[in-house]
Amino acid sequence: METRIEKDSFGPIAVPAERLWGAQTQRSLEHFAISTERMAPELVAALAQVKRAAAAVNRSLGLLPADKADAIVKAADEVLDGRHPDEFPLVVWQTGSGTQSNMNMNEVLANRASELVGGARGEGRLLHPNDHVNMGQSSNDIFPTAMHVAAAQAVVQSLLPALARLRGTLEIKARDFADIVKIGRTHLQDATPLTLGQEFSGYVAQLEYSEHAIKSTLPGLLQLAAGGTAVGTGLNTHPDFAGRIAAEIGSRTSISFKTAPNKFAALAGHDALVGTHGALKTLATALMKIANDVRWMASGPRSGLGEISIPENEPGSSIMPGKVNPTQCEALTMLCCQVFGNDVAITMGGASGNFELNVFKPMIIHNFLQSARLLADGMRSFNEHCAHGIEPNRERIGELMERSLMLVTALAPHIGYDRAAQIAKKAQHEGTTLKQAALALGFVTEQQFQDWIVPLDMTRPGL
Ligand SMILES: O=C(O)C[C@H](O)C(=O)O
Repeated sequence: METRIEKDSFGPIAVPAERLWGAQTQRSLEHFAISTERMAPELVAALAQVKRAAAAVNRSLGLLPADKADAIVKAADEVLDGRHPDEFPLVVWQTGSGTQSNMNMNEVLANRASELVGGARGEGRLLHPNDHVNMGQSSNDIFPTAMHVAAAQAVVQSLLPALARLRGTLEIKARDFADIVKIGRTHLQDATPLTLGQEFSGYVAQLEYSEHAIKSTLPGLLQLAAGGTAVGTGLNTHPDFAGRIAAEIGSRTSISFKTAPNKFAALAGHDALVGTHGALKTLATALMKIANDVRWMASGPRSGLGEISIPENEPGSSIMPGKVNPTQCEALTMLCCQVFGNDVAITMGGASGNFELNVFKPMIIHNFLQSARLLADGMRSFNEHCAHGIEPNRERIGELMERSLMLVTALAPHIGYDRAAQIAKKAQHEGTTLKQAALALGFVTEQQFQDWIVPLDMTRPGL
């Protein structure tokens, strides 16, 4: 492999000639050959966006010559356009500040910007990774800035729209199923009736709650650390840099980012990411419940509950011919478990800052973005391939409802709890209907039974 020599404060090191990265990226590759998890593409893109904004702001402040700033902006645009996907090879499990990924971006942009203004890549380059690309910045404020930008974009542009679409589908189902009376279940045992529409309205409300919870955490996510530099004081940066870079990133992303009012907290804690992820975890708990209900209600087709049908998308079994499984529910519940695990990791990372810096940054953002991606894709897949196609099996629902002993609850206000319980137990032990047991015990007349046990009336408040 052809190489060139790049240098940093540790001295020379050979780098593949075809690569734009420099000495510090190369050292990271050699010292952190740990597992397969690479810095997320969303984070790399956010970092390029932040570097682009920094160059533009430093130019506007008269700190960076226009030709150099413009070259950095162009190089960053190339990264944002996906033209250098192989230049960001570093793994998550590196320095906890993300310094090596920050330097990876600085090195790539310096080399590429140099080429764009007619210079070389490598030691003869016309732009310096630290002096020009990293001007007025530290990994300690820039990496968390990129974390917030990537996280906010993932939540606002991908996750919330997917959530709204799934909620919309379930809302339509709730309306369509409004007149279907079915048996309720508590403790996995028969309970009093409700409508299938009421059951689905519960799912809609759970999703609404999560949506509200996620949105309520967004103000924290929109605060950026940039301008704090090494420990939050803003040493080596222009006093206007912080406000201007937040505005610049905001105008480029159409998300109203603001400079964090307290840079010490922005570097040393990641409470906003912990908070938003907590809301993502809440969403995962709701999705898990919904997906579990759907697969239970769809269980069968002959020996299960069979109250609803879900789309049959693919063969379920390699050995059992004709078997079809609730695979979308399985994918969704699995990814919810991953989100729960990510929440524990993010909580531990967020709680572990020391003095002026939190050094769990790459792990926190890796897990956060994975959760956001899993939930957005998972909801889209579940919506398109399962929720949309849910159909009620009215006959089966009616049959299970008629057989239910808990319809007896409607008699309790008329004949008392103890007599109603006697009817239910007699019917269960003797294998008869409720009506037969009630008449045999002489607690009600046939007419009273008919008047008082009306399943539809039992789906709303009333005596
Ligand atoms: O990389 C930096 O800018 C700072 C580094 O994370 C440090 O605090 O040692």
